[in-house]
Amino acid sequence: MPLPPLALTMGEPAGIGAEIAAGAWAALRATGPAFVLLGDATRIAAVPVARVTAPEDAAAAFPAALPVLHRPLPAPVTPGRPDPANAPAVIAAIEEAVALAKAGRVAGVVTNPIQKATLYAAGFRHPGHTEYLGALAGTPGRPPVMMLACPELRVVPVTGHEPLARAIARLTPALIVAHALVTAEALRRDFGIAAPRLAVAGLNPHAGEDGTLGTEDRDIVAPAVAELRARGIEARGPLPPDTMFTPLARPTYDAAICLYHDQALIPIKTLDMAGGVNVTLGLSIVRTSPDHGTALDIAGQGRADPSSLIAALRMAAAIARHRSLSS
Ligand SMILES: NC(=O)C1=CN([C@@H]2O[C@H](COP(=O)(O)OP(=O)(O)OC[C@H]3O[C@@H](n4cnc5c(N)ncnc54)[C@H](O)[C@@H]3O)[C@@H](O)[C@H]2O)C=CC1
Ligand SMILES: NCC(=O)COP(=O)(O)O
Repeated sequence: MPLPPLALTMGEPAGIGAEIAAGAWAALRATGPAFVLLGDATRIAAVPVARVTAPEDAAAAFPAALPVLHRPLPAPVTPGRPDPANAPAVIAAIEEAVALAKAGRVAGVVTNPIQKATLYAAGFRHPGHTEYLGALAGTPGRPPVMMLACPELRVVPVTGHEPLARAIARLTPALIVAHALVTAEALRRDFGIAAPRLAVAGLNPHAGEDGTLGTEDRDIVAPAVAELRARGIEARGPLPPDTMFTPLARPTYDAAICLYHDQALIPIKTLDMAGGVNVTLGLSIVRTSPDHGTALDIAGQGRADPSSLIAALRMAAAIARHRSLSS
């Protein structure tokens, strides 16, 4: 059975979402995967648009035009200048895409980047997509887990969009174990890795140097690794964070469990910003996104690179195919 199309959300209208959607369509129109954009059709320039009324019409339209479920914006858009008046439409597109995925009418959700501060200003109460999607389509008892993946590396931050001091204060063995278990299960289910190998990062320089450079590695990370091993997961750590991402170290694990946002995202974005994909693990639906943000500084200039969005669309289709074959 062919998969239904993917749903691509509009993201921040003042960012590069519409440009990279057009670029992704141009790159994928002949090969797929097909996708339908939930957004304002008038924002798409330079490529033909097919306004469709249902995702079921997207596959037939896709080779000739970018299919759009037209969702007009309430306020005019100035590239590079987000307007909180458009925030409800941005959020509604995410909700609609999730509803379509839950109903099996799209194979998965791919999100264009949102301007988080603009949504917060409009009353959005979630740190980002990851937590919001956890609320909309999560699995009871399991956290939604952010993973960034490129061909050479997968990283999972255990804490996310919060001040670093608070993130460190929140670290517990249970939090690390919960994220690692969701990761291991997703690597098996969605990526076909039968026995995932996890590398758990330390927090302090040299992973604490036997407790002389900080006690968190000994008191928080090591017990988490021990529990994972007791549960049959091939986990190692705490590993010194400065050497675990080297070319020699990367092939020794399938995912790096990292303790905070930048510990995870700096290595992967440095390695492969264009090929990196953000995927949410632990959801009932498939969700990916480009690894980058709204790029307000170049919005509307025709300079945005669609590569990461293309990789996100391909990865979402691959995961959906994997799930459909194993169900
Ligand atoms: N999944 C999501 O919704 C994400 C949203 N964001 C949000 O994006 C906003 C801006 O974040 P920043 O830290 O400035 O990161 P950013 O990724 O938007 O921009 C960083 C730099 O990379 C460049 N860049 C990013 N994507 C590019 C592309 N496709 N082609 C060419 N150049 C590109 C930008 O022009 C900028 O110079 C924030 O509100 C942040 O919360 C950030 C990451 C993911
Ligand atoms: N820095 C990664 C990022 O912002 C992704 O967040 P999310 O909106 O996908 O939760």
